[in-house]
Amino acid sequence: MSEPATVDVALHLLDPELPPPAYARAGDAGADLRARQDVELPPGERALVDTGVAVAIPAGHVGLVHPRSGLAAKHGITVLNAPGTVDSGYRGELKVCLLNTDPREAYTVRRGERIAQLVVQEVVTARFRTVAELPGSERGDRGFGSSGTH
Ligand SMILES: O=c1ccn([C@H]2C[C@H](O)[C@@H](COP(=O)(O)OP(=O)(O)OP(=O)(O)O)O2)c(=O)[nH]1
Ligand SMILES: [Mg+2]
Repeated sequence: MSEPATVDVALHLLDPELPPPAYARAGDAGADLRARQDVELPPGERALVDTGVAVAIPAGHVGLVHPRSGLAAKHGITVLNAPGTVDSGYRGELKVCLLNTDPREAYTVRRGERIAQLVVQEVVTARFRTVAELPGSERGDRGFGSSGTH
């Protein structure tokens, strides 16, 4: 089996008492991000939660802030802008916009809780080029369920 691709990511710990982002298990795609503070999320409400870390994502890569499936399935907690985009030039604190989708139950995030996961991926930069007509394709302008819904 080939070795997985890796990339070095510089990490600045703004809150050194919190464990740094880490993969929970070998083979995981996302490194868990933790909440820096307690946050109460009433039903249907959102909050921007600090993580206590800043990163320098290398050029040609992006950091994607994904929800955690356990929080989603058990408590209805998701990342509102999922997946959040962390640009390679961003040097500020990583933040997670959590949304409580549960219609009845409030959820309290605790400091140190793993609230989201950061997936680092390669990206290409598009060179946008305006043209008079786009090349043809089988799909054309059909979309939004045009192939049926079952
Ligand atoms: O879940 C997220 C999403 C973004 N960011 C940070 C890193 C990213 O590089 C920056 C800007 O994000 P984005 O481009 O999604 O936001 P915007 O509303 O377009 O803001 P801007 O005008 O600053 O690009 O905010 C986070 O910390 N967490
Ligand atoms: Mg932007």
